[in-house]
Amino acid sequence: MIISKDLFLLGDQDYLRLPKEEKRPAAMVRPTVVKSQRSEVAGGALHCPFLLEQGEAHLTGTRPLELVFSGLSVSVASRSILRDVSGVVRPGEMLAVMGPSGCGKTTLLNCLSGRSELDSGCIRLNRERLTKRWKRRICYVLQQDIFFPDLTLRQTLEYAARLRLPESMSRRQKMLYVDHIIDVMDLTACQDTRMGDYTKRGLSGGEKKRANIACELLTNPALMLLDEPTSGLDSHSAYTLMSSLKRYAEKESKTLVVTVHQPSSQIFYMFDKLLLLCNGHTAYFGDVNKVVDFFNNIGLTVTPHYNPADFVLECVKGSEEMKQKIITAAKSLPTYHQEALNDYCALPAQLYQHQGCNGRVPMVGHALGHTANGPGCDFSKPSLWSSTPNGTLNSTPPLSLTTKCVVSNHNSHNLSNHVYSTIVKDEEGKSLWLDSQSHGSSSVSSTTDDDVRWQWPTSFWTQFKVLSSRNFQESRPRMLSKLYWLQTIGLGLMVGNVYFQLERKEESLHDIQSWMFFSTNYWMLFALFNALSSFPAEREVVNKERLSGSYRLSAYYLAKMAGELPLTMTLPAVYHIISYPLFGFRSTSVFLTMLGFLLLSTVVAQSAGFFVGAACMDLDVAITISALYTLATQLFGGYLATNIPSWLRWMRYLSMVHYAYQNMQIVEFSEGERIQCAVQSKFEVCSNSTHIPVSVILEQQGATLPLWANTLVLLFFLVVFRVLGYVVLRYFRQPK
Ligand SMILES: Nc1ncnc2c1ncn2[C@@H]1O[C@H](COP(=O)(O)OP(=O)(O)OP(=O)(O)O)[C@@H](O)[C@H]1O
Repeated sequence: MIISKDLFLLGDQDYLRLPKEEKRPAAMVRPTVVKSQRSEVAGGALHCPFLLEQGEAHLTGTRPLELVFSGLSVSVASRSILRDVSGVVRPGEMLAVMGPSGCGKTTLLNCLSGRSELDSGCIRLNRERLTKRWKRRICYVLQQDIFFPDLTLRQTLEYAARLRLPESMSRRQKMLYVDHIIDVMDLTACQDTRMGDYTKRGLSGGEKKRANIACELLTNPALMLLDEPTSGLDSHSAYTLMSSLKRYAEKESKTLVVTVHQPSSQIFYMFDKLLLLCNGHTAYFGDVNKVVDFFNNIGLTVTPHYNPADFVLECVKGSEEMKQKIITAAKSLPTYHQEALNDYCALPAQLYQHQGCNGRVPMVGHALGHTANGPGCDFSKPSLWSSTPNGTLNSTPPLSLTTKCVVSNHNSHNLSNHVYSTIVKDEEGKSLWLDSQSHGSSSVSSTTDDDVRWQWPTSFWTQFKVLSSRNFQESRPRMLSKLYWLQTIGLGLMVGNVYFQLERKEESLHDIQSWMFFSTNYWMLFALFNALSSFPAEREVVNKERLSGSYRLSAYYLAKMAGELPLTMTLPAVYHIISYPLFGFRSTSVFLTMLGFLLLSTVVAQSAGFFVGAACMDLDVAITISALYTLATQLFGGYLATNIPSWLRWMRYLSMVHYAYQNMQIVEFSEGERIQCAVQSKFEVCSNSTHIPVSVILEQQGATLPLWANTLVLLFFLVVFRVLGYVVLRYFRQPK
């Protein structure tokens, strides 16, 4: 089996270093490649590049994207951050966004990714409005590298691939793809290193940065927004990374917007366009090669051999007078066609109808580079934007959209019948994917604005399985740390010895109850407080993944419950196994039933922790609320306070500890030897009996419900808290 050099998103370019054969395990051999027959039109027709039938719209995954933004204005807390910023980036182009710190670069990327609200202005992607489904298909590499710290780089990428690559790819194919991305991003040496964070050392800053980009490259997006991808990299790494991105953009017709702080002149001239920001205003937009001329024209001359990037940054950091001069000059730039941009934004979202494409969805096959327009499509009519040699915008068709054509089988909607692209096949002849098709998070319709037709990359069941496994792997070091093991074993031994082999008599009753109350209460508190930090700790990662449309929240939520369940139960089970026999082993059935109820109470308390943790953004607030609630539940649990004033007695019905503790007593006292009365007994029943019935012991603590009813109430708590946790995440903690 052979992996084609065309197989992966980075294509057959010189920057692609295929994984060496010898490095691969025997199973990972290369699938053979079947080049699409460009002229294969049997039963079909030669179409214009952009012709796809309605039912084929899902193939538009990574059709090249022309990004247009016009008059973007944003303010935060009545402070203007962006003021009337406009620009155009076409497929194959890389736009640099530069400016002094705080000038609004990240804010602009947030707007372009749909994560920030606009005060005014418009953003169009191939003339369509930036809707929710677009947002999920834009790849946004954040400035911060947000990962699960305990997963290794390879695990991180593998989980991302299993979640974000389409179901039609087998797991083996996805793993091959991960191999390749690791190789291309030069991450092989550190693939088994954990990601790490500020508390645990892991990948270096530069490696993390590349890992961040690698995660996003997995989905082969058409539009990439990268926020300072070179920060923290040495000059050589920065150059290598940027040249890879540049070639990726060019060869794959990707649209890239990159914010950079102080690029070297080599990197600076890799960009096609520059958007220079100054206090949120446009200080320059246009061809990067023309920026020095622009400054020359307003009397600001760059010294020979001076890095032009440094020069322009210094200019926009100059005096207020100089800034005003630059901003005013930028408004009269030939590239700054505000009116035309406004026209563009005012156009309806129907695609290319004016060009004679009958409203069909545009599609570009990068691999062919066909120049012929197919029948039924007339591209002689002008589009609004294209490049002129001097980098200005004018009214000719965008080059990239006119020079590429798709040959597709008109008679079929079957994906494999489209020959617009290289099709990679493995040795069994099954298609891996079309290399110009997005592997990304969605396959969606194109022309409509409704998000209803959004489809997830993988099924609910796949998401659940992958997320459960990831959650288990990621939570295990946290939930089963060495410290916790030590604590549990130590506590089990200590408690077992304190309450060692208690006799079944009235004098020991208080101690027997103490053991039960302590054991139940301790593990409930442990689970609740551990769960508090569970959502806040992974909120950033999950928000990032939710925004990119990787999976359903419901799949994540259920997987979290399932993935953490064995971990939640392990330590209480170990404690019980150690302490119960020391305390006094009655019978195997009592031992197991008590263990079952101990675990149930622990999981119920964990649900409360999940809910409070999800509801409170601030961990301090969550801890305070939980402390108050758990102290109250202990007080009303039936052990600490037995003479509760009648007007407060109802509170015990809200106490989870109450039901859990009562169940433990029912199980413990119902089997085996009964509790013997003391000589001077405080129980009335002992005046004519030698033993105390279980019901009397329970009544003394205000317990009236039978075992099944207590269990039902505990299950009720479990369901209510878990549903409330989901509702909070779904409706009140939506990522923005
Ligand atoms: N949520 C917010 N509330 C208040 N001010 C904000 C908020 N977000 C951004 N700002 C302000 O907006 C300005 C632009 O921020 P932004 O992060 O876009 O700058 P930047 O150009 O990316 O800076 P840097 O290069 O330092 O990352 C800053 O002055 C910042 O303080």
